[in-house]
Amino acid sequence: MDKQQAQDQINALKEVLNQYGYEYYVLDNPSVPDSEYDEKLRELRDLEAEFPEFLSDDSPTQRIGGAPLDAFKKVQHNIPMMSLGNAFNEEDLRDFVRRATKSTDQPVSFVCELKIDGLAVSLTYENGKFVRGATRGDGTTGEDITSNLRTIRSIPLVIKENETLEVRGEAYMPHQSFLSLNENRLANEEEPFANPRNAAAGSLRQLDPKIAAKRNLDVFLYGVGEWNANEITTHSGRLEKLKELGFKTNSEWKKCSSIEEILEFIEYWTTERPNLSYEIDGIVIKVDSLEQQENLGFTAKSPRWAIAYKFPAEEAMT
Ligand SMILES: NC(=O)c1cnc(N)c2cc(Br)sc12
Repeated sequence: MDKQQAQDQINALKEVLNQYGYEYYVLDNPSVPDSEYDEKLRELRDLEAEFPEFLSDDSPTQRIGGAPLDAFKKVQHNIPMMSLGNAFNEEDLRDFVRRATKSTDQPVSFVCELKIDGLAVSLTYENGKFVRGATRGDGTTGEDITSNLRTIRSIPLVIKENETLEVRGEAYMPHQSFLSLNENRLANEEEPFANPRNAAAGSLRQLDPKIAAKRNLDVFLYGVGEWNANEITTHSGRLEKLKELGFKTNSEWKKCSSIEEILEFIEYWTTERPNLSYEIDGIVIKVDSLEQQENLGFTAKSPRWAIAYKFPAEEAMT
């Protein structure tokens, strides 16, 4: 095989393996058996070894980086990653809806989403390629955990358009991964993690990406930071665009146009919550119109256009 043929074959394998990975890890709907994925990955590894000049970091063979880091670099969030104000009961929710509604003479619609109990992360893409991932930190300064986030298979190394944008979401550990991790830790006489959130945070704080890679972490993306001009005018439109770009979003969101619909959504998920394969600790309610969000603005530490309804703390198991 000459160089041109090798380069073409490597590019074709990268494209088809990134598509297979998208179907398996983002859509949870693989179109080929694992054996076909593994065989093509082996073929790509061999070709990249024979022609290292064509090896690039957006290759599916490059998910688990090299040597462990000495420390995490600091990252500045140009747009702060805010925390949410909390609502604990129906009255708090009615107050939130009242405040949002009286801020405009236009009708206000809301988006309700599941509040994932994980670790907030920011992912930056330049011309469609994943270039940096960071923790929220204190909202302004986070830690560069790119090498660990690259090991999360549902985070695309290349998205479907060559957009330059920052997306935000929650990295989390699914229940099943949490149970097996703690089983292994107990078997090795190590301290088990108290809950999936601590396990996810502990995994992403590992300096060696080989350890993070073994923790079966996942991610849901639900927001954006810096995104050059685009025509989207609602939060629900953003969720749909993120999905189109190839990001893993949580499909359980719902547009609500009244407090009654919000309360109904909360009631439904209060019952359904135990059937989810991941931990949620509440419901996030946001004003859908981006223009209305802008008019509402922020308090010192959280947006006025969003609130987190927190589920009552579960009774300690006696
Ligand atoms: N869908 C969402 O907006 C969402 C889901 N899960 C979370 N833990 C958080 C946290 C913030 Br801040 S927003 C958000």
